[in-house]
Amino acid sequence: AEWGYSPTNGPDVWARLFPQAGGARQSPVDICTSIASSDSNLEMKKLTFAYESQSDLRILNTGHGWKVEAPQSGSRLEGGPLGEDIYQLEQFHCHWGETSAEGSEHTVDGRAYAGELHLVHWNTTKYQSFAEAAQHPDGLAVLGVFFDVGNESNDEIEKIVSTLSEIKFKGQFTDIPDVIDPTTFLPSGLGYWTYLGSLTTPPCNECVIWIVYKEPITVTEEQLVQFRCLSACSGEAEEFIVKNYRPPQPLGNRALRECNA
Ligand SMILES: NS(=O)(=O)c1ccc(CCNC(=O)Nc2ccc(Cl)cc2)cc1
Ligand SMILES: [Zn+2]
Repeated sequence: AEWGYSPTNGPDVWARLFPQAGGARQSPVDICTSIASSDSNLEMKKLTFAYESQSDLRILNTGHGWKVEAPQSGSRLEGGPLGEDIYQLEQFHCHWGETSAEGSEHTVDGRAYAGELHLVHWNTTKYQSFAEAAQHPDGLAVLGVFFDVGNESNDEIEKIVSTLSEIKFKGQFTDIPDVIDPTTFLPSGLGYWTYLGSLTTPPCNECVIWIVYKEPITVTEEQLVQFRCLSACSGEAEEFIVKNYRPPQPLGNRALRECNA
């Protein structure tokens, strides 16, 4: 049975098919700002990224949303909570909801944003592949960026939106002709929260160091509407991907740290 986001195959039943989904370090979580401990040595080891601009990146419809594959070389992330290891950009995608009142995976003091972008990186210092890294507690680092709805459309997101008509159905892919610079997805304020968690979709491996930026970026309602026109099926039958976010999971006794860059 294929997992998804409907009542019969959604987050509430994932643990039946994917045991890790019921674990103690699951993501996303509600970020309770009052318990976030500001950690001075995070400030010491500033989070640094070196993102290259790339053209002809491949975007595909995964059936759960769109995903842009990043080339093996190039974009890297290090510092902050990542210790001495270097993490390389593997892909990015985003999550959204049926309306703009919901859609983010992480919430902040119970508040959901209209969506959330995930820049997915893997630890190339310790592991030989993304798949191998996803089997280890420090294997992945995902940057989360919240979407707020506003009047200015986000030019970088528009480059993604302009390709969606070509990947309407699950399994379809195309190359994005424009040059994409992942740095442009990041907010101007670089303060973030960080904690140890998991993939937010099955198999929900507990392998992610999460870094969630405090400041949202702005997208338009029209851009979100375009996301919801993607089909979860490979053809004829049309079942739109109207939502693809997992609700917050228990933080348990995990530390939630913040860094005000
Ligand atoms: N939501 S995450 O960053 O924790 C996450 C990162 C990587 C994986 C493994 C590869 N699978 C994947 O990328 N699946 C996917 C793609 C697009 C959307 Cl919209 C939803 C799910 C799963 C979850
Ligand atoms: Zn994601």
